[in-house]
Amino acid sequence: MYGVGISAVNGDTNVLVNQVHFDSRKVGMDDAFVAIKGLVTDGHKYIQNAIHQGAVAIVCDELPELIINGVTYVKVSNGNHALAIMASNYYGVPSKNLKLVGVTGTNGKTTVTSLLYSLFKKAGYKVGLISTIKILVDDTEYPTTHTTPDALTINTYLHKMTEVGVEYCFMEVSSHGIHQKRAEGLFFTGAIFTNLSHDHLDYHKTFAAYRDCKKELFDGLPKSAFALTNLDDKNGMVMLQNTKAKKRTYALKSFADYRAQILENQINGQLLKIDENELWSKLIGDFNAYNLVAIYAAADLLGLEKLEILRLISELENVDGRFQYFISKEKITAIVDYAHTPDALKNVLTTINTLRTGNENVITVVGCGGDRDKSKRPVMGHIASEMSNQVIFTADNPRSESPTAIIEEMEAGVEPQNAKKVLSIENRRQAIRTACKLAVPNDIILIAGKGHETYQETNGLRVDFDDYKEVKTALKG
Ligand SMILES: CC(=O)N[C@H]1[C@@H](OP(=O)(O)OP(=O)(O)OC[C@H]2O[C@@H](n3ccc(=O)[nH]c3=O)[C@H](O)[C@@H]2O)O[C@H](CO)[C@@H](O)[C@@H]1O[C@H](C)C(=O)N[C@@H](C)C(=O)N[C@H](CCC(=O)O)C(=O)O
Ligand SMILES: Nc1ncnc2c1ncn2[C@@H]1O[C@H](COP(=O)(O)OP(=O)(O)OP(=O)(O)O)[C@@H](O)[C@H]1O
Ligand SMILES: N[C@H](CCC[C@H](N)C(=O)O)C(=O)O
Ligand SMILES: [Mg+2]
Repeated sequence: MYGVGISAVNGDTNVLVNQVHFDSRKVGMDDAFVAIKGLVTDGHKYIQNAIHQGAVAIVCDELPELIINGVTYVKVSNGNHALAIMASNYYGVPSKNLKLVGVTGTNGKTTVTSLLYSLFKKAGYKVGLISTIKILVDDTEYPTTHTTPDALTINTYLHKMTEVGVEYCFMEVSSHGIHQKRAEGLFFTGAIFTNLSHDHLDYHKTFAAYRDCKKELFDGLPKSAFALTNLDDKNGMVMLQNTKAKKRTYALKSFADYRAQILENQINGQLLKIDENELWSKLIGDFNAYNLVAIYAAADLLGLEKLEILRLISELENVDGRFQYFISKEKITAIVDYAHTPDALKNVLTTINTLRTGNENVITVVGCGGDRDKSKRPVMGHIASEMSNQVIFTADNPRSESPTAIIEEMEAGVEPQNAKKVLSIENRRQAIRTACKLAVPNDIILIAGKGHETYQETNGLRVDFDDYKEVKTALKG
């Protein structure tokens, strides 16, 4: 219980516990149960259930009225904080035994962490990855449900990594993760900020609260760590305001410690100048130039040799579902991209529009997720219709909401002059097929929002669905 912040104890303080849990349904004999106040329910309601299943220690914000003899009750100021510290202690503080780098920001976390994983693998190291797409313990892959998993899951995998000799781990740190203290108590060697734009205001309520939440990752860094930020982002320097860590910056436009310049942009890659050296990357778009210079800077700060980093960057491939494209026999280009925020959608469409050489059409298929920030919907509707020649609004994981209602909220953002460009087809498969039927040679189809996802979630039910496979099949047909 070292470092959890105990305010009262009732019972034997020397109790030995088997495992730590925060879900009463998983508790077994001699386990500890941490009660957490959630958004839907309150873990304190399940203390009796946990004891019934064998819990011998209860960690809670408020001691229950009913105290059972032989059970140790520990009162703490915050259950989420206690869970994070206990999870780390339980596994022997694994984050101290590898170099852990956290990446935060609205967009680019999966791209930056996955590319850093690949780069360090290519450099010959054993590497770990905790990302939206998957968890990797060197070469072994595990599925994941969250961008930043709960503290127990994080520490379980960090422990597995240290057991097989992983030296570097790259981890996405989401704002939900920070707010719910999932990454607290971890020893970071460095942290990277990508950018900040509109997302998750349903959860954080204000943009300032969302920004300050991301900043906490940097506030908590030790002096020995590096804090790497995007100087071109309006909030880049805000992240570094109160950090003790070594401050470093990267940019395309501003005068930063690490600078990149785009010399040429094509569908199959871009020519960049980083630190006075030219390099060709298969990843395109300004946003990827930012991701690549961030990776270059992080690899340098972690001690790799500069020319070696540049050589390895030029070998990196697109991350699954991020600007994943193919060109059909009829010369129609289909791009699948995980753009699910207004900024990402704008960036991807800007990049696509810079690739146009003549009067080819850009046809966009896009939806917005259910049970997520509703205020993104009209904005994304506006961007898609303004920046494409034809748009099809469709469903993207409606979850518990009505897909028709979500689409109507997207339509509300369409300016009258763009209304004729818009079609709404709820069924995503039909929407993709329609886009493929509308396309003529040289046209570009963008399918945005789901990227690597292999399902469509409606009312708690996940049905297999893969944008890339769908568009490949439709264009073959
Ligand atoms: C909104 C949100 O983040 N919710 C997370 C939160 O759930 P919650 O607060 O609703 O929990 P709750 O259901 O009220 O339960 C409270 C406590 O009671 C316990 N309980 C509950 C029932 C029971 O019988 N016994 C019991 O002990 C629960 O285990 C929990 O500890 O805590 C849970 C446990 O850690 C998370 O799984 C859950 O993520 C949900 C599923 C989710 O969808 N989260 C998304 C929004 C999310 O976190 N996304 C970010 C990425 C965002 C991005 O950057 O794009 C991510 O990092 O993945
Ligand atoms: N540096 C960047 N700046 C702006 N947009 C980006 C950047 N990198 C990627 N994108 C866009 O955002 C989309 C999502 O990228 P990525 O999956 O890397 O972000 P993320 O931060 O991991 O998202 P999530 O919050 O869902 O985990 C990409 O498909 C692309 O359209
Ligand atoms: N990490 C993001 C992913 C959104 C992806 C989109 N396809 C959706 O399901 O809304 C979130 O949970 O808000
Ligand atoms: Mg991600």
